[in-house]
Amino acid sequence: MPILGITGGIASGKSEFRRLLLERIDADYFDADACARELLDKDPTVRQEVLARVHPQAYDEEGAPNRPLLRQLIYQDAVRKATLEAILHPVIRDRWSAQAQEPAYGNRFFVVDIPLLFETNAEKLFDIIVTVACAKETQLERLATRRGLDRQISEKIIASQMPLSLKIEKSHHVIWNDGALEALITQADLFSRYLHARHG
Ligand SMILES: CC(C)(COP(=O)(O)OP(=O)(O)OC[C@H]1O[C@@H](n2cnc3c(N)ncnc32)[C@H](O)[C@@H]1O)[C@@H](O)C(=O)NCCC(=O)NCCS
Ligand SMILES: Nc1ncnc2c1ncn2[C@@H]1O[C@H](COP(=O)(O)OP(=O)(O)OP(=O)(O)O)[C@@H](O)[C@H]1O
Repeated sequence: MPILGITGGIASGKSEFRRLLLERIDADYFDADACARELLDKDPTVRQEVLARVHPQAYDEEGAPNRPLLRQLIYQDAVRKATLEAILHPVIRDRWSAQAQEPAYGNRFFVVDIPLLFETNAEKLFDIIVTVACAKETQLERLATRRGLDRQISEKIIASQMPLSLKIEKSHHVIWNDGALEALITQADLFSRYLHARHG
């Protein structure tokens, strides 16, 4: 069954759409953000590499990653950003590619929620690519109210990602998530019906 990638800018609603879609289709899924988080939290090799190559204070005394510091560092320094990505992205890709090949997924959809799908040149690995999109002001507003991020860092994160117009151009489908949750639910309904009709 097809491998379906869900991508989009920060706070566009990828996870919300994935959750709604998974209630409507028979699929398993992989969450690239969750995988990155798990690797940073628990993987000893990643920890060692991040401390040596990204920043010596990247972890606190209890061994927990200092995410606000890492966020500040990578979005103001492209070299550090590339270094952190070089440590994490190959492991993340290996993990979801291996999971997608497991026989249990033979006749189901495999959904990958991956914010940097295009930035990591992963499009050839997907059968269907969906971009979840919204206005930049909506991203900024969600980041401020739900994540407590100030406008300056939010702007930097958005600027570091591929422009939305390009993501839309490269996608098979676009979900516009700028309105009420009901509008997203309606789109999840429609899209799941399309998937059933097209792929059984
Ligand atoms: C720098 C970190 C610690 C900041 O953590 P924070 O809790 O603020 O963000 P979180 O991980 O929840 O990501 C939220 C969103 O930020 C955006 N984002 C994350 N990493 C990146 C990146 N390298 N480049 C551009 N945008 C990114 C994505 O839209 C993502 O959905 C974290 O984002 C991280 O480890 N990033 C590197 C790993 C990565 O590239 N992850 C993306 C998925 S593969
Ligand atoms: N249509 C909507 N109406 C109201 N709130 C929404 C809507 N869509 C998403 N949200 C909320 O906005 C926030 C961001 O959504 P979500 O976590 O799904 O985005 P994301 O693209 O996965 O984010 P990230 O890039 O940070 O991983 C969440 O708190 C979510 O509940």
